[in-house]
Amino acid sequence: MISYTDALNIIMAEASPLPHTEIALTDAISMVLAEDIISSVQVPPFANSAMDGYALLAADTARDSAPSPIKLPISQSIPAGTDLLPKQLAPGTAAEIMTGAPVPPGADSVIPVEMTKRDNDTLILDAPYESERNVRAAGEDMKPGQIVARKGQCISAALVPTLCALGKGRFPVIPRPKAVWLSTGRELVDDLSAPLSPSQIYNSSGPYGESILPALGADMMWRRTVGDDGDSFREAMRDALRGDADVIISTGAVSVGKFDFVRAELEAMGATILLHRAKVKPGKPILFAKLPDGRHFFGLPGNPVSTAMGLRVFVAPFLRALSGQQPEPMIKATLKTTVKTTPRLTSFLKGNIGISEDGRLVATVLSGQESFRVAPMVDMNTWIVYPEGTENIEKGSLVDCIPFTPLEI
Ligand SMILES: Nc1nc2c(c(=O)[nH]1)N[C@H]1C(S)=C(S)[C@@H](COP(=O)(O)OP(=O)(O)OC[C@H]3O[C@@H](n4cnc5c(N)ncnc54)[C@H](O)[C@@H]3O)O[C@H]1N2
Ligand code: MOO
Repeated sequence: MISYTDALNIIMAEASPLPHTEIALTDAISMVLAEDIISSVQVPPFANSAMDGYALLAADTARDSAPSPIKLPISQSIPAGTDLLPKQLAPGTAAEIMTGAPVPPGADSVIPVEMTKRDNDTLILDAPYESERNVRAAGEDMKPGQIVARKGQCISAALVPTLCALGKGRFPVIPRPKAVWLSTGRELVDDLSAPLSPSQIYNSSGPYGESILPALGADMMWRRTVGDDGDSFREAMRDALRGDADVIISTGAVSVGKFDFVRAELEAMGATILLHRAKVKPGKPILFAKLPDGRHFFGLPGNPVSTAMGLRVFVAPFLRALSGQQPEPMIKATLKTTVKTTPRLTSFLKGNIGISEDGRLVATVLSGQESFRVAPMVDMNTWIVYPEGTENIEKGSLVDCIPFTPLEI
């Protein structure tokens, strides 16, 4: 059996970014930039006032050149959004100006209205005022030629003000990968209000996949529960392949049981099995295949925690690469208690990261690690990674953590 790292490498070697498309900003949230965004303009586009007040030339208020109190005739009033270019400020005068309005040529400072007095059309100052105050220079925020956002960056609300300020309404983006999800298992019941017959259980992994997949960077097109027979699996596969899903994910039927048909069905349809089983716990029977048309298939093991682990540890990095993003870095946290595990394989433990009194990340391994036990997932916000070869990890050591969903940092 191959190691976790080798298994991940096999998967990542198959992942290349999906073709990009041009899309409107409002539709581009959560998609990934396919190119650097370079400013072609300056922002702000013109020098403008940061305050409601009066634009003036500070030198006109200097003590040696001005009587006390200082009186400046108000020569113009400049609102934000004015159609007219402000007139040159005549020496010895001031211009009434609003926040965001263009600063007139000849002025070098804006004094806030609350620091002034006014007598009809005369501005009265008790003291000289400094130059270069409250003027936002043209291009102070962004300059032409400046890279403002990078290829591979996920478009979040944080980018929106910048992209709007540049007047960029459309972008080349890599669309979010699309997935189809097939739950195998004759014992599964989808209707959560239906009573269970003996040996039935509710399908928990299908709804789990549907709820977490968007946070892992993909959209679920549809999902179906297909029982334990090849016929309904084949029919679901045909439906999936007729659509434009980028990846098909199944759960269950990848181990060695009598009804574990996924591998055989894939082989019968001409798929190449690239990976089946890895030295990981949970999730050991993980399967990854390339379908005849070049699309990819993940067979996640059926135990619900194994499904969750396979999705986060193997599928999520693949989806991330399909959308043109860089691999996520692992997070390190200090382990709170010594925990033993098996050195034969890499363990992914249900864990919780908290913040210590001195602000450090501390990791706790939760009790109830068996792969059928979903209740501990309620307290879980991370997978704690114990690499193959590790006998135990002592309290106080740093451990690798894979947060439950990727952190946008
Ligand atoms: N003889 C062996 N038996 C098993 C081995 C092994 O190496 N030798 N490996 C075990 C491991 S590890 C895992 S993980 C499971 C994976 O098996 P399958 O992928 O074939 O999954 P199933 O048998 O279909 O289901 C396993 C388990 O999970 C429950 N299940 C399945 N789907 C769902 C769902 N959508 N929601 C909730 N629960 C689900 C199912 O009822 C089973 O209890 O194999 C071990 N066996
Ligand atoms: O490896 Mo299985 O995925 O432990 O339950």
